[in-house]
Amino acid sequence: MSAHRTAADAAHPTPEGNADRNPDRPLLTVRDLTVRFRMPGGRSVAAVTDAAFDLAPGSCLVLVGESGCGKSVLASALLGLLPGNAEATGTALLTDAHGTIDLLAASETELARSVRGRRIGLIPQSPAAHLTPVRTVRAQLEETVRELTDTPRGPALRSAAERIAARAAFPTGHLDRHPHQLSGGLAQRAATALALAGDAPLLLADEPTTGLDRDLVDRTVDELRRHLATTPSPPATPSLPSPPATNGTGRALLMITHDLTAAERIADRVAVMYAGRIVELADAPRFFGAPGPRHPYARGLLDALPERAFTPIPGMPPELGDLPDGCAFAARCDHATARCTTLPAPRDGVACHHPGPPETETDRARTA
Ligand SMILES: Nc1ncnc2c1ncn2[C@@H]1O[C@H](COP(=O)(O)OP(=O)(O)OP(=O)(O)O)[C@@H](O)[C@H]1O
Ligand code: NI
Repeated sequence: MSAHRTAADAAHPTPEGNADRNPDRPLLTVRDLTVRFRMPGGRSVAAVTDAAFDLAPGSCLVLVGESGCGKSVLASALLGLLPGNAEATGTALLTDAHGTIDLLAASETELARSVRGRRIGLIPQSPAAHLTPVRTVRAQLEETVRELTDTPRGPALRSAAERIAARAAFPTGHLDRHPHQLSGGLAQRAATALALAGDAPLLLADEPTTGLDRDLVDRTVDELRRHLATTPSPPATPSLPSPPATNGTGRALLMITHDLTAAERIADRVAVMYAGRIVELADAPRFFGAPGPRHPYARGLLDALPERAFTPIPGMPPELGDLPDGCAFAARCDHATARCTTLPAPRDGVACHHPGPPETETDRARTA
């Protein structure tokens, strides 16, 4: 057990059951994250159930899964941005230069004042909705940089805003446009620039490449990757105290995407969500390469890709308001057996009664 671990960690072992895999203390530790929406008539929608993962400094975890499986709700829960009819339980510990905070227990005041934008940057799923319609991109970017980094108004602020725009591949020539004058792709890049402005150690990116062509997808994910490789800069004003050194290389990225090609390009680890649960958590090289995914749903996602088998998964995901008691994928799974009427517990990062073959010696030893 590493010296960095806390009582909270000990009470919540990692989903892989191997607490010491990360040499650095995770920047984000999520355990038992569950979100329920209360609906009229006493019904409840099980949007996220028992999500658990770690995010190490300097690393990128990509969350994939079909539309409606709970990816955005998971991200919103971390930011305290769930609607009023939602209830989130579990823990989500963010540990950065400012200390440790449980995002699920923090007050709205604290989240608004010191977390959103400063400790967690968000690239939202609908960027147009997050841009102020009456102000130019330059004005919004300069204001955000000024607020979050204390850079005073003037040439320094102007060039800081332009540098960030360039990092998000937003053309300087378009900075004086208003949001309605932007294409979807440009609005996406403006939102990315705004999210980079606060230099937050944790970046949440919800579909950051929607509406971009392949070249720009590559540029955007490469920039996000570069963002991870650098340490957060010290405060811009020399009179302000510097935060204590962060662990590891500082930043981390949780990215949500439908684009598995982008995921493969950027991810260190992959979390596959199905019907509100993370059904597989794997290292990206072995997930996208050999031996490949172990959960039948995750295999189906990859097989559906045009450049792979191009075979869609038959059927539809279940209603989150009416989930079966057992494995939620069983109805679509051609390997399902009688055991699948019970809920599979996650084991070695896979929640399935009959996961694909383990390949490494370690795996074989573990499952023997
Ligand atoms: N305010 C709400 N009230 C009730 N249910 C909601 C609410 N917001 C989201 N949901 C439900 O939560 C589930 C998860 O939604 P979420 O937006 O997280 O999906 P997603 O995986 O991000 O999908 P997509 O890929 O389409 O963005 C959906 O079934 C959705 O209907
Ligand atoms: Ni979403």
